[in-house]
Amino acid sequence: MSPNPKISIHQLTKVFYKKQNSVSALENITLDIKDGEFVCLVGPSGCGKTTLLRILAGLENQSSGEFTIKKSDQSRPNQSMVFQERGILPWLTVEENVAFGLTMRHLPKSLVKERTSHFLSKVGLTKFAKMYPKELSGGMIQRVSIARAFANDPEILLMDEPFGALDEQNKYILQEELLSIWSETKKTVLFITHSIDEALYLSDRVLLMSAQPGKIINEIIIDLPRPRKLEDIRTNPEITSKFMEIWSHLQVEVQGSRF
Ligand SMILES: Nc1ncnc2c1ncn2[C@@H]1O[C@H](COP(=O)(O)OP(=O)(O)OP(=O)(O)O)[C@@H](O)[C@H]1O
Repeated sequence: MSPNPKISIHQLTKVFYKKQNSVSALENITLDIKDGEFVCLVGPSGCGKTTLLRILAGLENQSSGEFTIKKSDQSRPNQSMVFQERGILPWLTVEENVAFGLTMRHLPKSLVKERTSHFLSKVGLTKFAKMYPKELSGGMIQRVSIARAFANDPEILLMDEPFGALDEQNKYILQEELLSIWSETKKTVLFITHSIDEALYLSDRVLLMSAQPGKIINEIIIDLPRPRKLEDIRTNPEITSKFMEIWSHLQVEVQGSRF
């Protein structure tokens, strides 16, 4: 346990009830995440990853247990969430989407403009500021979501497979851009992925979850220096052995969840 965590989760449990049935989605999740840490959650399908993020985002109530997100500034939103899709508003332009959270908080126009154009430029979308989402590719839409999340300046960022629907090349470019913005802003990030390579490339720590009901059963520290290169993930023997460790864990859990 870290002495002064940004996110602290204590014995969090979630049971969904439907008529006579109940689904135990999360069981006794206890976890600390340090300020500025990048943590990836990896686990078999249905193990409760999205449920955990939705609880932290206040979109779902836990059945028992508690969590805290340490506030550094009362005016900041607690969190911004980035999803695989359906993240942005189709009737707003790119820049209006990025500015959305700031505008809703009635921040001074000059600040909104400055922050919006800073993050648009960070994700390479300055030229597309006046376009609407329907005129953009999938990769560009995810860039808008990322720019908006960081522009909002939340206490923490929750990312639910944000690159899951992208092709490999776009995925690599966006991962690189995400790391570059993260290293500048030092946000605390909790990131769900099914890709072991992605978890190894992005995170300081990978949390491995069990099949349903989701528990955290192991953690793997990724102490590769930053800035990282994707090639490092493929060539560093220590990282290769971490890949195998995560892979064998996933195989066991996925097999277990099929019966
Ligand atoms: N609103 C809900 N009502 C009932 N059951 C739900 C609800 N949301 C999630 N569940 C169940 O809780 C379990 C965990 O779901 P969750 O979406 O959190 O898993 P996940 O690990 O994110 O899965 P995936 O990797 O496939 O996205 C699943 O069995 C799911 O069916």
